[in-house]
Amino acid sequence: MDAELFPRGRREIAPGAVHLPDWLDAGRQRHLLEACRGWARPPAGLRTVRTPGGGTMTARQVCLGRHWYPYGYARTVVDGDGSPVKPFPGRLGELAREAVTDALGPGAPGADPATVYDIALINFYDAEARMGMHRDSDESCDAPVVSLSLGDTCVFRFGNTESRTRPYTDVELRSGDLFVFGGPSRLAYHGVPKVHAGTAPHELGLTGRLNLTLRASGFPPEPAR
Ligand SMILES: O=C(O)CCC(=O)C(=O)O
Ligand SMILES: [Fe+2]
Repeated sequence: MDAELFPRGRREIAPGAVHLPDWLDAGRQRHLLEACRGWARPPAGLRTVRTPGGGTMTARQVCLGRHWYPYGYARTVVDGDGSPVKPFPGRLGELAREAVTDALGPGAPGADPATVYDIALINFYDAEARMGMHRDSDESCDAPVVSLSLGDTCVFRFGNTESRTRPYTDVELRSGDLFVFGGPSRLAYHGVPKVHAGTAPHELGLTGRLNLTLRASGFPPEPAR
């Protein structure tokens, strides 16, 4: 670990938006990385997302629970290999509620078992990948979004609900960090303007950055299949 003059502590970036550094210990990061590697394999594995304007997103993505594509959700990889999306594991739902409890308190919406976290987006960034300013607005539920980072450090830009532009705050997200945004910040614009290549902890064994975004859809439950 590099020398650090100031300790990184809990920080409220905007009302309802909280950064908790080092939330996942090394063992939990390793387990999550192993699971992500499994989810990234085909079918319904890691893919390049095409945007309606004809461009492509530079971060590659795999989804669990529901398949996100610009701009909606489906049960199958409608813009890829057509396979059913992989199921959302219950333990990710528990992890999301634990995250909301730690970030916003046990009474916060999303911390209670009545909130069903059922979607994960897993983004993989190489050194050149970025994510433009956007809102997570394709859900029918206002439970907080839970974001977990693994591997390389990035600059996470957290803005306002009105526009993609200033005011915003740049936050450094490192491997193991948690970021939760809900309440008045649930629909704030955010993005990843920069990944710092080669900054992942060596012992993790990941080249690049992985982000897990856990969301509650508010959609009717999946029929059994
Ligand atoms: O990679 C990140 O930290 C952000 C990902 C994100 O905003 C998203 O998937 O909607
Ligand atoms: Fe997002």
